[in-house]
Amino acid sequence: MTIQFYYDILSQPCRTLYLFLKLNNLSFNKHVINLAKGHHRTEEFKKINPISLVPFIEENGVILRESVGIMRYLCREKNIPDHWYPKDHKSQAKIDEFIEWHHIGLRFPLTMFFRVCHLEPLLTGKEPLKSDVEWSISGMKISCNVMENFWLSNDRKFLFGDHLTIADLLAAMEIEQPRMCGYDPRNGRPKLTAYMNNIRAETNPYYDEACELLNSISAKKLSKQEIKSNL
Ligand SMILES: N[C@@H](CCC(=O)N[C@@H](CS)C(=O)NCC(=O)O)C(=O)O
Repeated sequence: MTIQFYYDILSQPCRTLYLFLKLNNLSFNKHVINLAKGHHRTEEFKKINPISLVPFIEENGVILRESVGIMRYLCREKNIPDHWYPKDHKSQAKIDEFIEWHHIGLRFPLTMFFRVCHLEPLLTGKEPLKSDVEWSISGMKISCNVMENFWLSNDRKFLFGDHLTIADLLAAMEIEQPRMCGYDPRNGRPKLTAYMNNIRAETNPYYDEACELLNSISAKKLSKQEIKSNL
């Protein structure tokens, strides 16, 4: 059965899920929801997803939200290689440990930076407060340093060894996001740089496909108005 996949490729959990579906050769129909244009707030969209968030999937009458829950579900339901989310309880517990940290430890600060410095100025036309900018930059840097100095301190290819897990996709897609507003977490962080290179090499061409729009926004150093029209 084909999965119905609702997503916006500029959203971190959507890119994560896009990569996961592609890497596992799961067939899906694309339903692109442009968040910047408010497609998720339309009555039509709310009928299928009242909480107005992406990503979500529908398959065979099962509707699921939350990227982590969706990937765990697909690992149980489909013929997915074990390394993504191993059945062994201890290996799974280590992945879960990272994922629980990632929600508040990585996603929250990096998303706050993105919102404060990029999204809200675009949507409201107002410059952010200097104190908010400083707060969001400082939170983001602390979080990136925890990746560099703690999670990646053992110099493995990926977070949990030589094989990718769902945790790596979640981490990488969050770490890419601040580039859209001029901050690349790789800079000055050699372990993080090597880690991101490893993930990209292992998952291409899908990695570059997932990041294509993000890359073009980041590279062009577009004006705010131009960025808005690209969203
Ligand atoms: N925890 C959710 C996060 C979902 C989420 O926050 N989606 C954002 C895009 S990254 C969204 O749909 N935002 C729309 C809005 O806030 O109006 C997941 O991992 O799937």
